[in-house]
Amino acid sequence: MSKLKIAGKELRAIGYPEGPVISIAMNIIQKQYKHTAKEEVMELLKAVLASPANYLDDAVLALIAKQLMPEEKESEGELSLNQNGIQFNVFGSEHIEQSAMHQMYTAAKLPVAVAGALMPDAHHGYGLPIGGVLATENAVIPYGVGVDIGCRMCLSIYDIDPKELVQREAFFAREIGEATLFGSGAQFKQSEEHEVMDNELFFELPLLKNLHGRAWKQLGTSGSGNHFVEFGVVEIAEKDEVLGVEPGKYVGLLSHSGSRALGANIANHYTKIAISKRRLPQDAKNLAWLDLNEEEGMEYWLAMNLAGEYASACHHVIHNKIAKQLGRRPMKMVENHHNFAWKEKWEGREVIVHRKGATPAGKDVLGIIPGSMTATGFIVKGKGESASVNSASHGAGRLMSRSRAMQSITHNALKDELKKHGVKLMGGGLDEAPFAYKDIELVMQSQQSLVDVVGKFTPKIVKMDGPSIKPWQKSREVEGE
Ligand SMILES: Nc1nc2c(ncn2[C@@H]2O[C@H](COP(=O)(O)O)[C@@H](O)[C@H]2O)c(=O)[nH]1
Ligand SMILES: [Mn+2]
Ligand SMILES: [Mn+2]
Repeated sequence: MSKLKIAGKELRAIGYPEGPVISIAMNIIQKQYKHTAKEEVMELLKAVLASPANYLDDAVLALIAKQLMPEEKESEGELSLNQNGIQFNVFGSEHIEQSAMHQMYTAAKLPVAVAGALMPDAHHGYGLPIGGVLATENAVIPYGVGVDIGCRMCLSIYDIDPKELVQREAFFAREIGEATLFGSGAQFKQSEEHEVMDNELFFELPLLKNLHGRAWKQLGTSGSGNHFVEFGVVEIAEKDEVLGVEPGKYVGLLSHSGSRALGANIANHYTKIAISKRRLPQDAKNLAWLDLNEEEGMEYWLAMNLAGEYASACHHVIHNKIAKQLGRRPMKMVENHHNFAWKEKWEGREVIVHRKGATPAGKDVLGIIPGSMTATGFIVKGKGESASVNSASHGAGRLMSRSRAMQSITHNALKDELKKHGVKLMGGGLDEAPFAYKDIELVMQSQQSLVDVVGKFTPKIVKMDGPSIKPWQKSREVEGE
């Protein structure tokens, strides 16, 4: 039991702190509160609340906050949130951190909110949590889509015996190595060809005009964080009519990436506009929306859709290069965005469904839910469950922050895990180790009512960027990867 004294009162934090962020926060508060500006302490507490390594009990944090923070007064012209908010369904609440839950409660109070759901892989994000689904009426929230607009999964299934992945490992590893380029600012010297670069919108919107050159050079690159390109084993136990692949074992090529600098610039540009237009209370600031009847809302909608097409083109450039090298076409491709907004019908209403780190799971819609670099992931078919607003998780979700992973996972443990699963890893760091993710099997159990499993994918040769943070660097959370 640890004790925390604030403003002369003793608060008890039972069973923790364990996480480094909390320990540091508690130390600073305990030792320095008397000499520290209240604002600084508040910033610190907010960081603690926002951290995925947040182990402090909510009640304690609320008490601390109450001691330090005067009741927030509504500033002039500020829009107020609904007091109660819409109800939303939480799938697998036992896997979900409190701060993500808080973010969803805030989103549910937006005046434009119609329906919502929290997926079992949810964790803290900017504005809407990652794994958050929010349906709105005629409004789009740029940070409800996420910074990496159109982040998606793309799987090519080849009629190749997966034994070849072992027998010709060096060949397959070389193919991935030559067809991909990782790194946050990565760009090709020689731009790839794709019709998306001729889209007229690039030349009509000043923002996009300025982004066209860089976007072209980044076409077909993968970026950083947990974006990956990997070969693995696809296993189909029973033929599914929608997937249409005969039972058997095949070679699969799975990629995960988004819209690179193009999407990030669009997201940040329109978020700033949304924030300036809707003056929301501080905790809801990043949920500022654009009205789809307003010029900026329409512009964002078009730009977001272009970023989605661009993200898809990035995957296709990679998959086409590899198909060429393999000298054959895939039997089947399955792909889906998991950071995007769609115009859909929900319970008879026309709504805008934001899925930020969530897989579309309308009736018979195919999608990919990966596990980790060693865990088997899933090809799924949506059940069209209205309680989840036709959505499912987009992965296992992070179990710990990158900084905590760097501090608590060892290189030897990662090496042993890769060996145990027969996985060859090119790049990657401890912050991306399988132990940093939740157990995908448990996550899948929490969403049996949302999707049917129609196939499995087990990674064997994995390529990703180098470590996102070095052990001696400060933490860097990568939003909406
Ligand atoms: N097959 C692999 N899956 C992985 C790997 N690293 C992470 N993951 C899973 O992907 C999702 C993607 O989450 P996002 O929020 O960044 O889009 C994540 O939750 C993991 O389950 C990997 O190397 N290979
Ligand atoms: Mn991404
Ligand atoms: Mn992603």
